Amino acid sequence: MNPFDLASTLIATRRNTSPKRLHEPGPDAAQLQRLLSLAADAPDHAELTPWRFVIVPTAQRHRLGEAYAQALLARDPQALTHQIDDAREKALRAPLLLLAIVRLGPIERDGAVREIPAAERLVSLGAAIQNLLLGAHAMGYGSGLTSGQAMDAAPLRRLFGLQDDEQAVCCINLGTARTARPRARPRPLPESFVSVLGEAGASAWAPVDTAP
Ligand SMILES: Cc1cc2nc3c(=O)[nH]c(=O)nc-3n(C[C@H](O)[C@H](O)[C@H](O)COP(=O)(O)O)c2cc1C
Repeated sequence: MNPFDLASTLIATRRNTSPKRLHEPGPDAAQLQRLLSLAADAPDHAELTPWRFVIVPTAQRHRLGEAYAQALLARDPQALTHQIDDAREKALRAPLLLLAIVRLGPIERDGAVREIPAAERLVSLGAAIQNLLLGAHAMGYGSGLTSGQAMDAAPLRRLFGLQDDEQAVCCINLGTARTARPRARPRPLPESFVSVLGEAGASAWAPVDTAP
């Protein structure tokens, strides 16, 4: 297969898999290192590495579960026991789990503080995550991203020692998807998200500037 067809197949066949459907085995230590190297291949304006990943080993998952439970109780003190149990259980599902964190504050490089905008840093993290997901998919693993209000909650921030300028973005869950793959979701057509400057025919939500 030529490189474009190979890349297209890999990209088009990746699917988000719920952590409930991710079973053992997950990537081993050597495979994880290779996946993290792919994350490092992401574009990164000014080469700041404005993101990091924290692996949450099985023996530490109960601490993440507790942070989820505490975050739920902080925003809903009336939460029912089964809801709290569900929140805890979310941390226990996938064989491999990493938290993705972006750094939004000033970063010093070569004696100068680099003020790369937050949006660009998030683009870099998104690219790093996608590289990792595609690598895991190529290795035959399923993957799913999870986030939610707990990402920004004090118990989770404390657990991961987040600095004031850091934000937890999502968890990356990896494992073996044993049950049927989810159906392909319809993808947006390029004309729904692309327009040409100076031409009429705006995309669905961005009016085109047709001024000469
Ligand atoms: C930053 C981020 C956070 C996400 N968090 C969740 C989540 O909490 N729960 C969930 O079901 N899916 C989550 N997703 C996955 C999306 O639901 C999924 O990518 C989307 O449904 C499209 O499916 P696909 O990835 O198979 O194309 C997240 C995706 C991103 C990019």
